[in-house]
Amino acid sequence: MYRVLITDPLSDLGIQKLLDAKDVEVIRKTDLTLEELLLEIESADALLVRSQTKVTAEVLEKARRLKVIGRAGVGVDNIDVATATKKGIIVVNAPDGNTISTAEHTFAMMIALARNIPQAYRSTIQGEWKRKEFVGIELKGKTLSIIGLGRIGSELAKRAKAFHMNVIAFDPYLSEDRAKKLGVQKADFKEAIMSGDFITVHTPLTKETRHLINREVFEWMKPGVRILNCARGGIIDEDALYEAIQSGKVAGAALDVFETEPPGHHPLFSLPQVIATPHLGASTIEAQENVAIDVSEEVLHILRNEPFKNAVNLPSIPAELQSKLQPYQSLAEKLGQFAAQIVPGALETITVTFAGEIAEWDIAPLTRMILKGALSCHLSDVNYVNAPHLAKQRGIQIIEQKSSKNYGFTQLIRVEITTDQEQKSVSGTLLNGLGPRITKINQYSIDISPEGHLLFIQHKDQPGTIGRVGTVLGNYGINIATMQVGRKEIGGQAIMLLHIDKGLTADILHTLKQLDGIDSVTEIVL
Ligand SMILES: NC(=O)C1=CN([C@@H]2O[C@H](COP(=O)(O)OP(=O)(O)OC[C@H]3O[C@@H](n4cnc5c(N)ncnc54)[C@H](O)[C@@H]3O)[C@@H](O)[C@H]2O)C=CC1
Ligand SMILES: O=C(O)CCC(=O)C(=O)O
Repeated sequence: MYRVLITDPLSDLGIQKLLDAKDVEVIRKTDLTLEELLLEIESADALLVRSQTKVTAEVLEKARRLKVIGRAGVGVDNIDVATATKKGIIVVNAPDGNTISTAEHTFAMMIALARNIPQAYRSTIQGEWKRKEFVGIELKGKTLSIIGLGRIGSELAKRAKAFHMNVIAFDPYLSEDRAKKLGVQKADFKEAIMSGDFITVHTPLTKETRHLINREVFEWMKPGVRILNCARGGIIDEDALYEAIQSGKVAGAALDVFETEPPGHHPLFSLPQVIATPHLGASTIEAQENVAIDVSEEVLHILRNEPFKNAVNLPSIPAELQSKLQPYQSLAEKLGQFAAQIVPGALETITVTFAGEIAEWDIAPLTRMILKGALSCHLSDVNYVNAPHLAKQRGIQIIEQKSSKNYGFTQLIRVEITTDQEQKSVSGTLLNGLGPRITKINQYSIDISPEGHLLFIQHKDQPGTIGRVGTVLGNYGINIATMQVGRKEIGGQAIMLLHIDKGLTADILHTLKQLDGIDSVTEIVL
């Protein structure tokens, strides 16, 4: 039974799939103190949050079983993703479900800002009738500068176009083609800042975007500019904004997000030009249902080891590529496991080579599987998420290469491991109807399925060796299921690879190693 802990308010309808799942126990506890959260997280397999719960390194340290953190929304800045990655915990978000709501909220804020609606409302219900004081401006013909033309920025652009605004955008990843399709003028950052009657930010909060809108940038702006932030507090330097409003440079600001949330009695609130909402961008019935459904489904997939798509700490793989790579994943992991077990010593370099049709694809996910397989023979708690991090931490070099050489198979994966003691390689392929096969160990051709208990023996090619090995195993009651031998030349070095029905004791291994002509004996478990 998977224990799914939900610590922020999520839509009931949205989490229905989790509630209905027979293999899931849902624990809903909101407004937890840190101590309570530290206690609850210990036994959770999954954690579902919005933005209130702070999933810090301290919280993650306590998590013993946690496989996945689901963020019902976009921004994951309340989650220590780096620590989660190190611990092999997948972080998933729901990037699409609240796009429209947030774009609509930003648009509502822009109109409210243009027409002084919150200020006029407050005055009117106090019995005043100040029609002259609240004269606004039209959106038509004004320039809207969008900083960050992703999902929300793009939806906002469409709405602004419908209101006959000129839309100009800065986004380092915006292509000319996409800008054209959206009817948006692509600009550099300074140009976008200098042109806007309204400037709105829709980037994530990162090292690069922290205080992106700062004192110097306010200097570049048109006098009377109006500023919006419905993305993340911190993208705009709040002190600089305060000064720019006071100096008259900025005519108004609409803020949904703040550097510290809740912001309490923020100095900006003393300025009549500032309107604010309490991080409401995604707060609609529709968005909350959407994100809760999306994240619940993702969490269920991950808990059940099924394919998922929105991991923040894993490269995203297009569905088409995923289905092509899927049959190779097990082969890749087994080759990594196999190679790591036949080479003694500390891992230094893992070189993976892909040949044939497979070499035309993005094979990074397979390299990750090979790494996971290889490292899991040496380290505990290795998974697909943390394998590259663990390799880097230990100074293991990963070389990934594609080869056009013909190895005699439609496709081939070769894993070569170098340790501080020696180097060995293992190659494998997928054979129609037979699944994963190991086709070569070092220079020896072989054909065996990588599964179960295997015995890898390096020996001299001389009469009687196979018989002696069989006799020892027989004496100890070990059944041999299949056997493969390989040699380069008569009387030279040779290898033996046996499928055996159960594992060997140290005693049996010792006896085998003492046999005449045997160089090494390694038990491999796949
Ligand atoms: N107020 C609220 O309730 C909500 C806020 N958000 C926030 O809105 C923001 C945008 O969300 P989405 O559009 O879904 O994200 P997205 O990932 O689709 O778009 C972000 C865009 O910012 C661009 N970008 C990154 N660094 C940049 C830089 N230095 N300068 C200019 N552009 C840059 C990226 O290329 C990308 O196109 C995020 O911060 C998210 O957390 C999202 C949903 C609700
Ligand atoms: O959960 C929320 O309402 C906040 C949404 C948000 O800020 C996001 O998705 O990034």
